[in-house]
Amino acid sequence: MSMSVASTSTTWAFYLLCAYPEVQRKLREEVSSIDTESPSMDRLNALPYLDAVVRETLRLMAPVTFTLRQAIEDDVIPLDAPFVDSYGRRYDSLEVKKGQTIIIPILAINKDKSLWGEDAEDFRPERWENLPEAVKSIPGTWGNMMTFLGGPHACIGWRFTIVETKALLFTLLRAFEFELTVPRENIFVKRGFAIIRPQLRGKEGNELPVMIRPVIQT
Ligand code: HEM
Repeated sequence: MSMSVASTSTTWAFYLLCAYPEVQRKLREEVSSIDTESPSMDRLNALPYLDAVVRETLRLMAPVTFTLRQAIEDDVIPLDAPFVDSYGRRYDSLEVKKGQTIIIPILAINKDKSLWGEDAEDFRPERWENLPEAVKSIPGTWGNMMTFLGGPHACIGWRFTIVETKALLFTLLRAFEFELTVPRENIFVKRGFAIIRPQLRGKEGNELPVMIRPVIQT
């Protein structure tokens, strides 16, 4: 599953780069400014816009959208702020009973407006230059987000996936331009059990039709 999750996140990166051509242009400019076709991992990781695009993609299109845990004992979870349930009852902490299933809503946390601001649903790599204070308390293992979860059972493949995605974007954007061949509205986010993939309206299966042109050096 992990490799298919990694390929899904790269697919979403291309979807977003097609949907936001100005981001694609800016990223191509950055990756084309490097004087080698095979940069080291450190050099890749030092490219600020590439880093911001990968972070923003993995925030907005976290391929694993939620996960589950089961409480092994009764507990009380402290809350940052009280909440009111649908019956109007107010809670200052959350009581958990042994055996209860807890849903961890990864994507919802990644897009929560109370944490990320009113533009939380927008693809805006520039947000990573100046993060809101509130997101710094998100207990994710990487990048102030829950995409790779947190704690002792967080994803062990996150460093690999990030540098792999960066290497793919680096190589492909230097050589090619990408454009969607269908209107963006025709592509929707299809939710499997926990993984989101692109699908075309009126069609079965997963698809992201893209026109690829070689970059013409002037
Ligand atoms: C974008 C790509 C990836 C995403 C978004 C992702 C996300 C996640 C998430 C959310 C979990 C926690 C699942 C849970 O416990 O309910 C997880 C666990 C795990 N991931 Fe990934 N993953 C990715 C790629 C990879 C890769 C490439 C590898 C291996 C090379 C990998 C190996 C693992 C392993 C072994 C676990 C289980 C860790 C444990 O239970 O202790 N992942 N991943």
